[in-house]
Amino acid sequence: MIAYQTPVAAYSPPTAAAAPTFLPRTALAITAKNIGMTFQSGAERYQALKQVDLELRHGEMQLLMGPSGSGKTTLLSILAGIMTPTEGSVHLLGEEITGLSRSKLAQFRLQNIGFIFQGFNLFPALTALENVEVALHIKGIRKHAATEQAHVLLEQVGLAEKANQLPRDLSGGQKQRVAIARALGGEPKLIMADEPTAALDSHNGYAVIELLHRLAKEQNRTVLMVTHDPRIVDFADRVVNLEDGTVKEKDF
Ligand SMILES: Nc1ncnc2c1ncn2[C@@H]1O[C@H](COP(=O)(O)OP(=O)(O)OP(=O)(O)O)[C@@H](O)[C@H]1O
Repeated sequence: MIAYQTPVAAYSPPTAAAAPTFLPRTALAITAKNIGMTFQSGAERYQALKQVDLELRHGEMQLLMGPSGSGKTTLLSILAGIMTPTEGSVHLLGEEITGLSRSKLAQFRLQNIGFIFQGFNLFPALTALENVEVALHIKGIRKHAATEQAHVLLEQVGLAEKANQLPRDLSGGQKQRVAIARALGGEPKLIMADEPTAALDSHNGYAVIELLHRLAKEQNRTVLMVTHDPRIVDFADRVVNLEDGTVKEKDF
């Protein structure tokens, strides 16, 4: 049950063409209301985000786009509970995460969010299978169960036959698919990705986008992604464009 009270209809209109949304609260996987983020370093203050509102339904794929420095990664970090905003509230899966203690947040992230990064972040000395297994171990899944699940996850991303390869023997797209398999360990409902296709050529980038889209639509996972990649727009349910820390337009 999402507790925040401000009606969705209070949003400023996104674009002339876009219809206002009146989503039932129970359908929302992510809600961010009036997010502000001011960084302070000594006497210097920098407002990276101002009055950002955003919401995603379960099974939606949403993009955060905008020029460099517009606040995309900061917003993703706040929505993932990695960074605490200086203003506003974030609800994930019906729970308000702003205000949770550090350890509760870490636990929430571990149980509910799969992360995917531009640079894959695989352990170079571990095979594809072992890379996925390690993530499962961290989530409390051990030994034989972890090995079995890692095989299933690699199969899901189309890499069953690469289970025993080291990252150096995989293409960029295959590495990213291992990273996606790893992110899916423990069945998180939310997937958050920071420029997952930036390091990939067009063929591999397309395969990764298609996979993430399939995970949203077939497995009802909610995918939020920072990207500069225009190829992804056609796959997305919504695009939020940030400019100077504010939402410039939303496509529905
Ligand atoms: N820890 C920090 N301290 C001070 N300023 C920061 C900090 N983190 C981010 N910023 C500033 O906030 C603004 C937004 O940064 P952010 O990384 O969110 O942008 P971005 O849209 O993701 O950019 P890019 O597309 O280049 O990755 C930038 O001006 C950045 O310099």
